[in-house]
Parts: sequence; C-alpha cells; structure tokens
Amino acid sequence: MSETPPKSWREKLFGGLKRTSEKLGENLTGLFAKPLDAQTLDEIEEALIVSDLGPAMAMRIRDRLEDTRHSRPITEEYVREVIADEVEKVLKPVAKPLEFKAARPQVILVIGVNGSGKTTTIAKLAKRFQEQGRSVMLAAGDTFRAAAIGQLKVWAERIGVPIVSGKEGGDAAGLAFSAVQQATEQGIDILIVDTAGRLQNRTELMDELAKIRRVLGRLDPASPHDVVLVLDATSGNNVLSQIEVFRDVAQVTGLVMTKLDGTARGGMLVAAAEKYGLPIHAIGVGETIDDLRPFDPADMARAIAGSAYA
Ligand SMILES: Nc1nc2c(ncn2[C@@H]2O[C@H](COP(=O)(O)OP(=O)(O)OP(=O)(O)O)[C@@H](O)[C@H]2O)c(=O)[nH]1
Repeated sequence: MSETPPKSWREKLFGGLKRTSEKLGENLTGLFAKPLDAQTLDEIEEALIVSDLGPAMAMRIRDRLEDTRHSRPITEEYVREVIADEVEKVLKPVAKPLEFKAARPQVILVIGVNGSGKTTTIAKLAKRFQEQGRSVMLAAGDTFRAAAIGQLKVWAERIGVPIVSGKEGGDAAGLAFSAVQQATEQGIDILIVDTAGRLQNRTELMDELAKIRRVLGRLDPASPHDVVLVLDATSGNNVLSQIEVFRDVAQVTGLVMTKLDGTARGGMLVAAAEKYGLPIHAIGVGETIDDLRPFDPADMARAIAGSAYA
C-alpha cells in the first residue's frame, strides 16, 4: 500500500489559508457581474475590509481597479492578482526570520496571551534553531500555571533540549536570571524564555515583564535580544489590540502568528503588518513541530488572495 507523501510547506501554506481565501471569494461574489462603477468599487472595497485586509489596503486596491478599469476587463482573477500584489508589498518589508545574532546566549523572550500557541511556538522555534546547528535551552517562565511548565518540559524532552524550570508560583524573573547563568556556563547559543500571558491583569503582567527585562538587563544590557509576541490568528480583531497592549508593556521586537490554518481571518496578518510594521518572524499553519516557518511574502500573498498555486 502506498503512503500519502508528506505535504510540502507550500502545500500546507496554501491549504492552511484556504478558509481565508474562500471567505474573500465569498465576499466578492456577484460583484463582477456588475459594471465597475463607483458603487461596485465601493462594494469591492467593503468586501476587502470585511475580509480583514484593513481599510488602507482596501482603498489602495479600489484605486488600482478604478485606474485600470477602462484598459482591461476586471475579472475575479484580475482582482485576486491585484490583491496578491498589494499584500506582497506590505508583507515584504516585515517578513524577517528570527536569526541568531552571535550574542551568547541570545535571549528570546516569548510573550502572548494564554492559549495563543506560545508553548508550541517555542518548541517549533527551538527545533528550527537546532536544525541550523544552534544549541538551544528553554526556560519555563510561565510559573503561573503548573500545566504550562509541564507542557514545555514535554516538548523539551521530545526535541532533546535542556530546560530550566522552577515551581508553580515561583519568581519568573529569578528563573530567567538563573537560566541565563546556566546557558552562559554551558555555552548555549539561544535561550528561549516562556512567560505568563495574563492579559486580564494588566498591571501584574506589566510588572512581571518589566521585572524580567530588568533582571536580564543586569547580566547583559542588550538582553532580551528579542521579544517575540505570539498571536492567535483565530482571535480576529483582538490580534490588533493585543499588539497594542504588549507593544507598550514589553517592547515587542517581532511577531509570530499561529493557527492561520484554523481561521478565515488570515487577513489579520496583513492588517497587523500594515498598521504596526513590526517584523513578522514566522507563521503557524498546524499543530506539528514542522508547521512553523518564516514565510515567503509572494507565496503568502498569493495564498491569502487565493491566486492559483503556482
Ligand atoms: N491548528 C493550529 N493549532 C495550533 C497552532 N499553534 C498552536 N496550536 C495549538 O493551539 C493550542 C494552544 O497552544 P499552546 O502552545 O499550548 O498555547 P500557549 O499560548 O502556550 O497556551 P497556554 O499554555 O494556555 O498559555 C494547542 O492545542 C496547539 O497545538 C497552529 O499554528 N495551528
């Protein structure tokens, strides 16, 4: 019996974003049968906003369609091409993989609300760094919940990386400090620190993240070298408010967006890129360890727009 061959990353990307591109198609349904007058252009613009691409991008696409409407037939295929082109322009400057910066250890603080996919993302990032020949250590800094510590330990064991953990309710900043010391002693390249994500209690969250930053800075003023915010694409508009809160409390340096495979709201990635211009390091399109990758802006744009899988 022949086995199904494993899916390539591009297949996963296009497959994962299918719900997003289908929703875009549904929102545009019927608009091409009409003459492309001001009203239809308004309707297309609205359809793009409803598809989460953000008002600025919707307006740019509308303007382009308006400019070209006399020189060529405006088909659904052409509109998807224009969307892909505009999305690519926005994603290109922000698509930046998380790289090793030669600080030893490079400390990557991972933040985000509970359930956003933080733990899984840490494991996926660790695996990618390992594949690049880097030594990795994890720190279970979400000391608020025993389950979070346990889950990270399971991943650490599975991918074969050391982990520094403490007791539930322990001091996260103290744990991060001790993890940096151990990583330094062991000559580890990259230390990835998990944190708690209690957005409900903003003051506590702010205090805790500020304390972790302070303590890390004592060992190396450049630390943390990266502050990566993990966002769950299925949370829709909340993605934007989460960026706002965490950017203020934790000086976010880059984003990872997870669960793009589980939502029709993948357009949020574009809205977030356009609004905040923060680097987007990687995207998640599934639960397995290989489902997180840096993305190619052209492929990503075509997957969102639902253009042909070239
Ligand atoms: N479909 C899909 N599921 C994902 C992705 N990333 C994470 N998940 C799932 O989302 C759920 C939550 O992920 P966790 O990594 O536990 O999230 P967390 O932010 O650490 O959550 P807490 O431990 O509750 O703080 C898990 O079931 C993951 O398997 C993704 O890209 N796609």
